[in-house]
Amino acid sequence: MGRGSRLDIRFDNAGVDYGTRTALFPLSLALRERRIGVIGLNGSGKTTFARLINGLVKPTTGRIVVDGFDTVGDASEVLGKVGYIFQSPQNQIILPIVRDDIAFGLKARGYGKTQIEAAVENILDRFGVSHLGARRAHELSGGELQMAALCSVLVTGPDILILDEPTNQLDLKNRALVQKTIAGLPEAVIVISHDLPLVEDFDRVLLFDQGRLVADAPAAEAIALYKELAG
Ligand SMILES: Nc1ncnc2c1ncn2[C@@H]1O[C@H](COP(=O)(O)OP(=O)(O)OP(=O)(O)O)[C@@H](O)[C@H]1O
Repeated sequence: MGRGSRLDIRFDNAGVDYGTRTALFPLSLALRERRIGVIGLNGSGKTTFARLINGLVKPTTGRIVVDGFDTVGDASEVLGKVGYIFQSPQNQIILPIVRDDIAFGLKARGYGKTQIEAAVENILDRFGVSHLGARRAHELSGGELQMAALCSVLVTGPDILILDEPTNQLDLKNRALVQKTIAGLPEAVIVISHDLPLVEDFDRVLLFDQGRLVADAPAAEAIALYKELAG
């Protein structure tokens, strides 16, 4: 699987409570589009929704199935299929040097040295960031860090990539770079964002409000509803 494959994610009456607080009211839907946006006000449940997909958050009711694998019962299969880039990518870079960090996930999967070296150089080259390979991750700019995180996550060949606010705190130039990079990805992509232009040409956009999915529509329609809701 990996590059260019299609996603098949099903929410079956899946919801999340934290004690007495409902972060996500139960919802059922199937996601098959290649570009899906997730929008809504702060605290509306977007990250909770996205983390259900890679099993990082477990549903308190219902289930989520990714390509036939249950996110709870088949957690390791799901983790292999769903790549996730967190809101602050510096927190997911584990090793100090970019090239080593990219290699880390492959080492953990038991690949040999030569294979790993080739895969790391390939992915750096794929995103035009070979010059970042020898850099220290903590010295990178926000945009460079997003690119390094993309390499570390995509090198393992997930079918689906989830990006949580990938343009947060980026300047216009890096924002454009990240947008262009996302547009060029053969992988299926789910993007959570407050940056509405980033998702405006997506196939489908989900709008959350106070833990409820309130719109599931083509981008223009969902964005218009969001503006109404926020205004
Ligand atoms: N681990 C947790 N424990 C308790 N409450 C939580 C936890 N994680 C999230 N919540 C609550 O669930 C609700 C939804 O949070 P979530 O992070 O999904 O929202 P969001 O739409 O991604 O917000 P933002 O745009 O601010 O990132 C919020 O009220 C939040 O406080």
